[in-house]
Amino acid sequence: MSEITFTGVSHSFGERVVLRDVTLTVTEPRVGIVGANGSGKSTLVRMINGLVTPTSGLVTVDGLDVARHAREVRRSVGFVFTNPDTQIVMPTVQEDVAFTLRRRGLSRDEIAERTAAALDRFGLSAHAEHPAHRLSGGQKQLLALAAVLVAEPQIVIADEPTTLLDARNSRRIGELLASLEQQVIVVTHQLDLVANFDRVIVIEHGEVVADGRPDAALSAYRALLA
Ligand SMILES: Nc1ncnc2c1ncn2[C@@H]1O[C@H](COP(=O)(O)OP(=O)(O)OP(=O)(O)O)[C@@H](O)[C@H]1O
Repeated sequence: MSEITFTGVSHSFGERVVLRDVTLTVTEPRVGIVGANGSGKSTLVRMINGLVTPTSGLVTVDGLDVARHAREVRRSVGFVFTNPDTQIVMPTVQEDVAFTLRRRGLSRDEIAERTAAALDRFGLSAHAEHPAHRLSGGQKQLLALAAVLVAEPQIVIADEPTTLLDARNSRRIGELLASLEQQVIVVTHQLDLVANFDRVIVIEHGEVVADGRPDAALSAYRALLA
């Protein structure tokens, strides 16, 4: 697994302080991040692949300073956005999944093979030729995951990956995330999704307020919400 570190990380958007002096070392295979709306979860995980650069402090992935080596870090960190429309870049479902691989210079045959396997894995094979933007919200979320996972990143970050999914697909994504070989970091409001993870971090007003095994951390979070 990779080692992700946050050292004295703070972040402000204008006057608004969103993260305050966060220090964490993450090495576990499955890490959940929970917290109230606006607590700073997305901002925190976006720092892992350089989508947000901290106002102060340092974020590293396997020793690389993300702020200085964002391109290199992004090759090993796959990021699945909450809103799949943000990351659909190609006209058809198949082309969208193949896009990441084409940028990596793989052969046509290999791209076709890996794309077909990814579509199959996510139940999207029947939609391969369909316009990606016409998929349902849930199908788009599955497509976003397929397009990230097809590149086999070392770390998968998913920011609320089940928001648009029905109960069946939500369970399916939960099982899939749990079964991946990769290190997985999930931001979610669906607490059962991270209940069997190795570690859960609770963020409140930009600070880590609980951090540990899911049962203890989720109890602390439920107490905060009550
Ligand atoms: N690009 C931005 N510009 C200005 N403010 C922002 C920006 N991104 C986030 N914020 C603000 O920072 C705060 C934290 O946002 P963030 O998205 O990190 O929270 P979150 O815990 O992921 O919330 P949610 O559970 O609602 O998705 C919020 O008040 C949000 O409005």
